[in-house]
Amino acid sequence: MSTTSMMAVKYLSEHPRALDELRREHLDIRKGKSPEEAISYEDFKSMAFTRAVIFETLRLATVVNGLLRKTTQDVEMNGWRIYVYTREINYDPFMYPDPMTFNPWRWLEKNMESHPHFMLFGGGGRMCPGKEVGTAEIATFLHYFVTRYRWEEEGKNTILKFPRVEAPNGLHIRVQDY
Ligand code: HEM
Repeated sequence: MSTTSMMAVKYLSEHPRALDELRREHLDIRKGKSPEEAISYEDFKSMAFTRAVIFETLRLATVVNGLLRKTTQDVEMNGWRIYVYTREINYDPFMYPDPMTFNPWRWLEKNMESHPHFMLFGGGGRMCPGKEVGTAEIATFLHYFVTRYRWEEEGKNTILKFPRVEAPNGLHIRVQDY
């Protein structure tokens, strides 16, 4: 959750158009509320673009390196035993054209969330039961962050993608009132 929130902040600062659209979604939600009024579950459900930003962040910078599954039978091709590394599915150009580009709009075009290749939260009977609560927590963080603050990255931040996503020295940002 913390890594995904951090990476969303990172991607948003690198993609101002996405940040503008996300901020607009949250400022629209605030329009109907008094300054200290909390957001509701209904508000969360209305955050289509925010959901897209979170999934796109998870796709490019997932902390889930693989899913532990055992096949009922070994599969061999040309003498090779096949191991499916689920993280790589996130970069499959068939599923995600121009896969290395941060493009949250791709999630709005068709319902990829119900596609069998969508494995950001696993799949089947053992799929992550925290999917919605986790998404809601990140969306809530983004709501208050983008409606109250603007920020810029400070210095050169190192982000490692492999073997797992992390910022060894943290993501340093300078925050100001919006
Ligand atoms: C960005 C947030 C999260 C991501 C990307 C994530 C991802 C995953 C993945 C990939 C699995 C393995 C599923 C499988 O084997 O098919 C999993 C399992 C699980 N997750 Fe999450 N998760 C997140 C947040 C949460 C939260 C917030 C909770 C609890 C409040 C949670 C609770 C669990 C539990 C209990 C399992 C084990 C399910 C089982 O084996 O039946 N997760 N998660």
